[in-house]
Amino acid sequence: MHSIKAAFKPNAQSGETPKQMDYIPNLKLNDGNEIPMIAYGLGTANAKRGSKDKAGLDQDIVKVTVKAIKSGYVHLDGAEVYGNEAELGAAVKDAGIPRQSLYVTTKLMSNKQKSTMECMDISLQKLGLDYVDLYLIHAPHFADGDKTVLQKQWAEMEEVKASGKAKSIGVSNFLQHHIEAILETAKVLPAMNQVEYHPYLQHGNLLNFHKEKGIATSAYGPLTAITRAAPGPLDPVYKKLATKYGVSEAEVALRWTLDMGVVTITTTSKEERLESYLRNLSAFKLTPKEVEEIAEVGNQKHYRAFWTNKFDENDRS
Ligand SMILES: NC(=O)C1=CN([C@@H]2O[C@H](COP(=O)(O)OP(=O)(O)OC[C@H]3O[C@@H](n4cnc5c(N)ncnc54)[C@H](O)[C@@H]3O)[C@@H](O)[C@H]2O)C=CC1
Ligand SMILES: O=CCc1c[nH]c2ccccc12
Repeated sequence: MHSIKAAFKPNAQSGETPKQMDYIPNLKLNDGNEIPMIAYGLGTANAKRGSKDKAGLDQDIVKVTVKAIKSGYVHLDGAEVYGNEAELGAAVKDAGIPRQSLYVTTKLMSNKQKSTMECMDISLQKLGLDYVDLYLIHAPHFADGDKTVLQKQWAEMEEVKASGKAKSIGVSNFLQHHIEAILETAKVLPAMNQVEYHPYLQHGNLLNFHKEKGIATSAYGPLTAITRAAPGPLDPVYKKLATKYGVSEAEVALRWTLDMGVVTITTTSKEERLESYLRNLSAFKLTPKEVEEIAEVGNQKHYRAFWTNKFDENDRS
């Protein structure tokens, strides 16, 4: 299996190139495929903004994504609903990195008018690719609590995997009961559940459940405690650890999700942050005690940034 690792540019100040991703190894999924632990997201800061060129592309998104790829982000997290799969595909081409060295995720917004295979084909056409590495059901809410609808949707995902158009398949925003519903009839285990995950939203037993079933977790919104939910009880802890390791508080937050064994999806349009994240995240690791401290202090506050109208406000799972 081709191993995908982030490639580093030399540090602009020191000229040193980190030797390897010692602290950010790839994660092996339950289907045998490997996934890079850090992803660059095209879904929040980069969702379609509007100004398009003659070819219908938002060149700002293409450029920032090319920058991310050239900085070493090989895992790109997109979705049909972000409206920028064409920009993601253009960036993959413009970056000039071999396709097999990149890891591309996209997500299905379930659609009663089209089959999942048709949705996959449309996404692939927009991306200009003949396969994605990971295809996720974006959210379970379309099923309106009907488990047979979820099961049928999962069976269609299995067909996409069997076709080779998606190397791995998984889900996003699923709670334990949604996963249990599809496992009743699944032939293929979901490889991944992508959820909002940060110290203020640790989802009770969900990650242990994933572990028991062999399902990997990925985190979106990993900076939420610093960006959207500040001020909060973690502020002094992040500050202390940022000083100890000589990194930013955001890097402590990203290191925490990585140290929890969770694939971490972040985004920024600032080139210096993009590079600093990869450089610094590969150069330090939190101690188990520090990981625990962040988890414990984080549990003092509950905050959900995304899909707030779809989840019960008091539900921490
Ligand atoms: N499956 C799903 O339902 C969802 C998936 N996602 C995916 O996850 C990706 C990342 O999600 P986010 O919540 O945006 O990630 P995040 O928690 O890493 O936040 C990124 C935001 O924080 C800002 N930021 C970055 N570094 C910062 C710093 N050092 N200080 C202050 N602000 C900083 C950025 O400008 C950006 O707007 C999305 O682009 C998308 O691909 C996001 C939301 C939902
Ligand atoms: O996936 C993240 C949240 C989300 C759901 N729909 C959209 C549309 C555009 C950007 C982000 C999102």
